[in-house]
Amino acid sequence: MEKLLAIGLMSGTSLDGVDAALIKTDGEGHVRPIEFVGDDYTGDERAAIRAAVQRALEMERPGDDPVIAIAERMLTARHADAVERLLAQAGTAAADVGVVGFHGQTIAHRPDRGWTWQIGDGAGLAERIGITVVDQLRIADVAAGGQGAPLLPVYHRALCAGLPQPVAVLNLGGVGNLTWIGADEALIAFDTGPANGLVNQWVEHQTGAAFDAGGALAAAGSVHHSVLDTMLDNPWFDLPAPKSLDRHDFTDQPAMGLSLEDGAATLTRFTAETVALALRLVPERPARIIVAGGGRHNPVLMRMIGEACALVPEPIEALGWNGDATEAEGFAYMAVRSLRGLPISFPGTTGAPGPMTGGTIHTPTKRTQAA
Ligand SMILES: Nc1ncnc2c1ncn2[C@@H]1O[C@H](COP(=O)(O)OP(=O)(O)OP(=O)(O)O)[C@@H](O)[C@H]1O
Ligand SMILES: CC(=O)N[C@H]1[C@@H]2OC[C@@H](O2)[C@@H](O)[C@@H]1O[C@H](C)C(=O)O
Repeated sequence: MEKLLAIGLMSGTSLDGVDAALIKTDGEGHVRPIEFVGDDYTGDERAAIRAAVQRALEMERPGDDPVIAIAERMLTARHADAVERLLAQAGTAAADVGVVGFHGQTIAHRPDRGWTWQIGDGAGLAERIGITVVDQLRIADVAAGGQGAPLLPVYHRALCAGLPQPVAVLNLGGVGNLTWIGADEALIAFDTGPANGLVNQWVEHQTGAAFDAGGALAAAGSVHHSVLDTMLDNPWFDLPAPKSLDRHDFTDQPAMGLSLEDGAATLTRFTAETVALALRLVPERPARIIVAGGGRHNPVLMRMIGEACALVPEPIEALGWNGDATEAEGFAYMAVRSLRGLPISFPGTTGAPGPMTGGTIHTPTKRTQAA
């Protein structure tokens, strides 16, 4: 299959910013990362997204809302800026890029109600950057009865090609998800629970900082086992895959009353234990657990995962990939698969009734001319 230059754009559940990655891929076994940029949101931009999330969580189903429209305009512009910065940094012309995979911002995820909601104006983005955009990658899957998430397992499998199986890839974002790759490339994937989301919320509420940098607060605190046990005593963890979460399905409420440090330690340990619980749901214990996403920068979380799982988690850099870029690169890969009609979700990853492609293609009216 021909290889394309593709850009992937991700704005994740932790609302930290826009990640943009340029890769060359055939959407199958070939992946070559070229460039990556991460642009942080300002406090005002994050507040605008939070306001949109708040509205969306109160709505029965996706619909028009002025607060959400404001956030969507801002997000689309920030994604266009990120594409321009990425192309300038790579020294690549827009005309040479085959497609952009635009995840958008999840503001609410309700597969139980038959919908998931990612905002971002794909058609507007295509016009502004002059490149074909693929967005709404989760919608077809949910409409067919799938969870609509996680979508990146097929990309994780490409990154782990050649490794002894079974092997697992763990994404530690605002929400966590695990991909298990068994013999004959079998895929099982599901969300594990909140990853950094609750600790972020805890720390931000008490200190104003966006997260527990380096796990310093957690390292200075003690785990309160009664709080931890209460949080883990949740039937959701026993549910088999497929399953997925909205960022707000869990709260830090049980930790209220603990000191800042003890709360951070307890919530961090909670995240680690959810990974151990997830490993009970896969058919065979993986030989390695490869970690992508921002949580791998937190040494306390990584240590606690090692203790809870009795398996040392390895940052995805151990395989030669950049774990900060994995999601953005993954959506570039997804866009190429979408253009080619290849499946992006599977019965074992989202509960789709069969392997399914997905995504909406927006072709700009004025395609930038190739150089
Ligand atoms: N140096 C660090 N120390 C501790 N935690 C960190 C560090 N760097 C990043 N993180 C954590 O990683 C988070 C960002 O991770 P990431 O960008 O993978 O999330 P996301 O893509 O927004 O989420 P999702 O995968 O759920 O969509 C931060 O909010 C923070 O909690
Ligand atoms: C609905 C939604 O945006 N889900 C995200 C979120 O962030 C992590 C986890 O929850 C995962 O299910 C998914 O993202 C990754 C990139 C995925 O689809 O593979």
